[in-house]
Amino acid sequence: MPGITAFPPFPENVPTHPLLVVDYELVKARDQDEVAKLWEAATELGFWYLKNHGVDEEVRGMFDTGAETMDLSFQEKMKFEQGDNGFSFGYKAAGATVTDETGAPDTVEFVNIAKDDAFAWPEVARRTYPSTINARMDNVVVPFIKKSVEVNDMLIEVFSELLGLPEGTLAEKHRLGEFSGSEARIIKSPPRPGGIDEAKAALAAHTDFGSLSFLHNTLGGLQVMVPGTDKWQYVKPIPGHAICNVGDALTIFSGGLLKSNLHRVVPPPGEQAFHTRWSLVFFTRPGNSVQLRALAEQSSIVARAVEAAPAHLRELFESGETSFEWFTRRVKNMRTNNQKGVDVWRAGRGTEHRPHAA
Ligand SMILES: O=C(O)CCC(=O)C(=O)O
Ligand SMILES: [Fe+2]
Repeated sequence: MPGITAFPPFPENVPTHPLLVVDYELVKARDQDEVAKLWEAATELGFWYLKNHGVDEEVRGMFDTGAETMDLSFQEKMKFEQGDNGFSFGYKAAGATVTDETGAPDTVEFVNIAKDDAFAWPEVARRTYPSTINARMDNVVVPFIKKSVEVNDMLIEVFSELLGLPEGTLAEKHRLGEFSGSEARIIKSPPRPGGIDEAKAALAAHTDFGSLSFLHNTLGGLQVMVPGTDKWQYVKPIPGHAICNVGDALTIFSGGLLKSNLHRVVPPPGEQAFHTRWSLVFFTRPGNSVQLRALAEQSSIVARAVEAAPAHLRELFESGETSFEWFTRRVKNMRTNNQKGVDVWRAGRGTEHRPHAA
C-alpha cells in the first residue's frame, strides 16, 4: 500500500510554507473561530490543511486502487487514455501534457474518475475504466467520491454564506444532477533521485480549474507560490491532514476574494526523491452549463470585490465561458500533441498571471 510504506521524513532544510489548519467538524458546526480561520486561509493563500474530515480509510483504499491500476501494462492503460480533445476522464500517460511554454513534458501518470460515473455506477455515465478500478468501485471509489463531494460541498456552502450570497447560490452551481468536470485523480510520480534539475516541474505550475480541491499526499513535492513573492515553497504533508485549495471557478464567482493560487509538483525533497510519490485529489467543478462570472448582482460583498480586483481578473469575470468551455480549453491546451507554439499553452491558462512561472 503506497500510502503507508516507510519513507524518509520530509527534510527540515527546504523552504516550506506553513498552512492554517482547519477542523472540518468545527466548520460544519459553524464554530465562529474556525469559520474565520477558513475564510482567512481561503482569501489569503487559497490553501489550508483540513483535519477531522473522516475520509482516511477511503483514501487508503484509493491509493491501493491506484497502485493496482498503474501496475497494469502500458498497453492496457492506454485503452483508457483521455485523448487530445479536452476530455479529462481516464488515463494520462507521463509526458502527455507539457509543463511550460517551451514544451517540457510532465513526468507523472494519472487516472481521473468522473464523479458522474461514481454516482451512476454500475451504469456508465461518461466513460469506462480499467478492471482494477471497476473491481473497487463499490467498496472504495464510490464511497471516496461521495464523501469527498460531501466535504467540498459543505465548505462551498460556508463560502456561499460568507460571501453574502442568497441561500444555496453556490450549491445550485454544483448540482449533483448535472454533468460536470468533477473527478477523482490518482497520481503516480516515479522516483527522481539526484542529478535531476529540481527546479523542473513534474506537474506544471497551474491554478486548479474548478471550485475546490481536496488533496491527499504523503511525500513532499507540492509547492505553492505565496502571493506577493516569486519563490516556490514546499507544502509539507502532515499525516491525517488533507490539503484543500481554491480553484479558478470560486475565484471568479467571488470577484477575486477567494484565491486560486499557483502551485506545482516537483520531485520530493532530499532522500524522499528515491521513492515513488502518490497523491490523490478530488476536484469539485461547477456543472457544465454554469457560466463562470462574478456573482456581483447577488452580493454587495462580491460587487465591491469586483471593483477592487486587478484588470486581468476583471476581464476573466466577464469571459462568458461556461464551466465546460473553461475546463475543456484548459485541459486541451496542455496536451503535448496540441502544442503548436507558445500561443497554445498561453491560451490554456486560467487565473494565473505569471505566465513565466514554471
Ligand atoms: O500531487 C499533488 O500534491 C498536487 C496535484 C495537483 O496540484 C493537481 O493534480 O492539480
Ligand atoms: Fe493542482
